[in-house]
Amino acid sequence: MGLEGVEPSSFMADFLAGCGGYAVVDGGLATELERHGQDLNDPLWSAKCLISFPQLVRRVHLEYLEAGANVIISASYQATIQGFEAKGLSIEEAETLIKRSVEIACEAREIYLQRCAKGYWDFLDSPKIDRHPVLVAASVGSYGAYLADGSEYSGNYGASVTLETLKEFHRRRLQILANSGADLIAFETIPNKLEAQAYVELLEEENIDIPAWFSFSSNDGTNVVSGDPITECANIADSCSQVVAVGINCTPPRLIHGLILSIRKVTNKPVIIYPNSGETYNGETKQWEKTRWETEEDFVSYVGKWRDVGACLFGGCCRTTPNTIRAISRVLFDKSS
Ligand code: MET
Ligand SMILES: [Zn+2]
Repeated sequence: MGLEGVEPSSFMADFLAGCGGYAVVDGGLATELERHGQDLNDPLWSAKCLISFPQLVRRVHLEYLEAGANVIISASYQATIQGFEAKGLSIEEAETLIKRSVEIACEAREIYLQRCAKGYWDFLDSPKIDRHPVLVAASVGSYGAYLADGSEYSGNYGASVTLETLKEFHRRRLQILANSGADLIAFETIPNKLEAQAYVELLEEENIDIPAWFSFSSNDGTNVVSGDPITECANIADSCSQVVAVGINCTPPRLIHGLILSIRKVTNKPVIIYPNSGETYNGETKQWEKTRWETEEDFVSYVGKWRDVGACLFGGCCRTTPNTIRAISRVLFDKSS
């Protein structure tokens, strides 16, 4: 099947060509901040570091760039005006922090590209010197991620939450992120159709002039977490001309193959996938638990198969690390593989 039938926008076509045909997305941001000692057990999650330790956020972006990422995703996933206000910050301070999340990623890119220009990475074993394009994607997490009550992974917001509720919740942050210097918006871990529809309407109503990707999460391989079929969700994304890639994130690797096939039935837009490590999150203990059936080696061994059924952008989500990204980059670009 390969890339037959895939019709990228000119933005995405230019970017993918510059990267060598496929692009590498970064890995888990929160995971890596935790590995560096941060306690993110907080309603703001990774966005907490925007207040307490912004230099570390920049360092983690840089680690992913060094590992081979062509796309880095800002720390704004759970950075919301409402969430910052609940911490006692003013609206102005909240808006500054949201913008800052993108600026930090842009700074990391600047440092990385300067080092590349100086041949700083010559000693690294990865043949990426000739594929430098780097995009900064501004992350938008779901309403459920802000609620931090588990609905991020159930997609069940209850009957009182309407399309209008979601649009009003997301509107101002989206405006800020669209004017922050980001190259595109990453709508991530979308749990249901309603939220995808809200994003489409906001992109149009607010005249957002940068592209976006829509990435859903699933725990059964056929539907997104709410139970809405992935085909219906991908259809909504397909209907929006600003959407330059559609895909799946924060989903176990073993489910990805079938999901790519389903998405490709309803859209010719490039498919992006950045699964989690396959461990499962226990909401009660707030811990990730290892599963018997998936290891990092399994993840990496899937990458070629995902490419063969037409995925174009590959990265990792929660519990993946720069090592995962390095391994993905090798699978995609090692001439020997
Ligand atoms: N980009 C976000 C992160 O890695 C996605 C989180 S999915 C729950 O922190
Ligand atoms: Zn994730």
